[in-house]
Amino acid sequence: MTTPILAISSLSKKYPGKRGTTANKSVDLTVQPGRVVGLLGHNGAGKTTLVNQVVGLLKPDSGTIHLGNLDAVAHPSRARELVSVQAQANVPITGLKPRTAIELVGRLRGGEKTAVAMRAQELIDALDLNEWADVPAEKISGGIARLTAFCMAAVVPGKLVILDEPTNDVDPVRRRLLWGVIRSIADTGAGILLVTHNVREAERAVDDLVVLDSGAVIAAGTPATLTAHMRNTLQLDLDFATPPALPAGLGLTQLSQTHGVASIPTERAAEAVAWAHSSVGRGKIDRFSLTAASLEDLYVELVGHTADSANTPPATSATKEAAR
Ligand SMILES: Nc1ncnc2c1ncn2[C@@H]1O[C@H](COP(=O)(O)OP(=O)(O)OP(=O)(O)O)[C@@H](O)[C@H]1O
Repeated sequence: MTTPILAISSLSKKYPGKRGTTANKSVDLTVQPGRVVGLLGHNGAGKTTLVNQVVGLLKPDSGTIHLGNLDAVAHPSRARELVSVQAQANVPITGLKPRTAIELVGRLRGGEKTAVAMRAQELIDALDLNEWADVPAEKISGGIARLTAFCMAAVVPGKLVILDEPTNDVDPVRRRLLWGVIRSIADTGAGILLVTHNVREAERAVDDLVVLDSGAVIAAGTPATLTAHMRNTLQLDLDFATPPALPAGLGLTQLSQTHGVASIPTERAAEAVAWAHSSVGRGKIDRFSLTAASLEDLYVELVGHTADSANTPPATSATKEAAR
């Protein structure tokens, strides 16, 4: 059996203090070579805490972290050599140009000068950044700064590459290019841990998913296995001024003041469409769409179930309200 690039077992971490949060609760997570693993969870779910323990910035209370055969908890500085990280906040590169910043990190990570320059150019080409590569950092947009930060993590990638919301602020065309580059890094045998709360994006980009909620893993598997039980379910999306009453037996999960979803068994699809169509006509809802159930629906289902937990996010509170 292949040794995982990252193997986390029973990892727990509580922040100190009287009311300190238990940010990770007995978390298990594995990243195999060549796989893109999505770590999904709402704000405060415990994702950053987990990443900080992998790179030795925080010490776990209990549990183990192995990078290949290395005990990352016992050897944090060696662990950092094996991992490259694109953090949630961009490292400031004021005074530099994107290319210089990318090459600088490549050299700091031990890359040879010519090889680093070639790899930097490869990334710049792949992400369509030539126009911005030699412009002072003060003049680049948020999206270009985000892509530059990605290139800094990818120029001499570790065996594990951790990307925290890499597509934030990036335009849709370059997002696609970015997913291509991420996949090509995995294809060289590296493992990718993609931290995100963008469920739709995760569904398209990852091989495996781990869903964290209030510090604990509430689901893990491939997007296909996680959504397999929803094959006979459709998703009714609704926009409204006031939450409508659905036909008997159907429940609305309210995602915002004016938007909600309902799971519809396939055999009730025609009835649901007729109801929605007539509701638009009567001004009860503004708009509707009926689509196949997705990972996003599963996520709402999972997180909705834990609405009573201590770290209840705003969307979950709304979910609970709507379910009443
Ligand atoms: N330094 C800290 N001291 C005390 N509590 C903290 C600290 N950092 C995080 N927390 C708490 O731990 C929990 C998990 O936070 P964490 O930052 O790991 O979540 P996250 O999933 O990364 O969230 P986000 O998506 O917003 O970055 C939250 O309840 C947070 O308030």
